[in-house]
Amino acid sequence: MIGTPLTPNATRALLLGSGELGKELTIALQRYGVEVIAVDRYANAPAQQVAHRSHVIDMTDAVAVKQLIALERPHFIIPEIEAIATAALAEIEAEGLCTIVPNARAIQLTMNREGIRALAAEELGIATSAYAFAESFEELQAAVDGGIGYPCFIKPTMSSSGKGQSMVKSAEQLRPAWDTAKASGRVDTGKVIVEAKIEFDFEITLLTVRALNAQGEIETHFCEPIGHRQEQGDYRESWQPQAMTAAALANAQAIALKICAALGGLGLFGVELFVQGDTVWFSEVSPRPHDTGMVTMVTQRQTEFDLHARAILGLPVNPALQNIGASAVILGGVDAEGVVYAGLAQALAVPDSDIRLFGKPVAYSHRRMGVALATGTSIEAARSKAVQAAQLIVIKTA
Ligand SMILES: Nc1ncnc2c1ncn2[C@@H]1O[C@H](COP(=O)(O)OP(=O)(O)OP(=O)(O)O)[C@@H](O)[C@H]1O
Ligand SMILES: NCC(=O)N[C@@H]1O[C@H](COP(=O)([O-])[O-])[C@@H](O)[C@H]1O
Ligand SMILES: [Mg+2]
Repeated sequence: MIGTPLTPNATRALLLGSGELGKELTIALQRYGVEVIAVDRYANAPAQQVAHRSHVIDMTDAVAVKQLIALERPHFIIPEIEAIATAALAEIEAEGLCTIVPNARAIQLTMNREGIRALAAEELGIATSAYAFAESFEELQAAVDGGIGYPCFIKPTMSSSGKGQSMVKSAEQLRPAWDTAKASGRVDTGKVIVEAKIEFDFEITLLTVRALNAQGEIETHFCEPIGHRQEQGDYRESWQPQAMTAAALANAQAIALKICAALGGLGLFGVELFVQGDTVWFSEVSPRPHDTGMVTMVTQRQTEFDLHARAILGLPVNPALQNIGASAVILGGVDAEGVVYAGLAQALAVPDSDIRLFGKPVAYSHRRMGVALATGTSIEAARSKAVQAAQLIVIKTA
């Protein structure tokens, strides 16, 4: 353990996962007097650099997770990454001593693509792509030949940020996609999902907040839709607000309301949706701040991190948009430890821009190491400034 406790009476939150999203959430919680304990699979993760104290454990090891929780006795446990022993969280919740954010069932359902599909498509009847699960290459082949067809997406059931994901256009690409999904997810559950490709006009994240009102009742609030561009299953740019028809927005909000109500609890959810004309399909949902939502650090008075912190703590929320803005990610570009960043002055000279370097101790070519943010009088202007600023940051080996 590194660091010292704040006060014995402070509200304690324990983050399972301490990446860039956890770092901003840590700061937001600390501003409201919460003591934050940041946990991750490696040392000096971004949130650990700002938290009151930190631990390094294998978060997929149920025994290690339970031991740590017994030691720290947090009031809130906030899962931050899609690779956690979720069954341990259900046991801890059942003991009734702390709140899993938003609740253990929501974490279990959303951390595995099988759980959230069963809830959204099968139980709630929400439109999604056609899909199937496979435990062997033969099952995968049969699912594709039996109706999913090409092009399709093959993904590990437990992963995120595009890890282990491939788009397959023809039969000969299927075996390599199976191998990638088995080898490169955050966790190998033994299963993969195959999804038919949806031909969308654009995709959005609809940040949805379940928070208490003055009467103590749960109310659902929506941020303005966030548009984004993905490459290799990971986001590269996002912007807010994404223009869409009134009918599409109403459909998107109806889906988000339904899925978040079914998941339950208090907090912010990132509902990922595909849009074509007025038609909206559900893709997946994060029961926590979303990477594409980092744009809210320049677009909203209350960022997605503030909203999550406030909702969890039972404080008032306001999801209103303040500025048009965009974000553009800064990728590692190199595989190296102890990198240095050049070009900060040039990047910050781009008007209306800002930079967040996450401080990850190791860079990989496709690892997200930072994000450029910018506001503008139009989405085009904000995007162009954010992309320009991101490109001016150069990551070098020390
Ligand atoms: N069925 C699909 N049809 C069309 N595009 C898809 C489909 N599935 C995934 N994609 C594309 O790939 C992107 C990433 O997919 P998905 O969100 O499932 O991956 P992920 O690993 O969970 O990523 P993240 O954690 O960043 O959300 C989507 O945002 C979309 O651009
Ligand atoms: N799409 C989910 C997402 O963006 N999650 C964010 O990325 C971190 C992991 O980064 P790493 O893989 O570089 O360690 C997570 O801890 C979280 O902050
Ligand atoms: Mg996604």
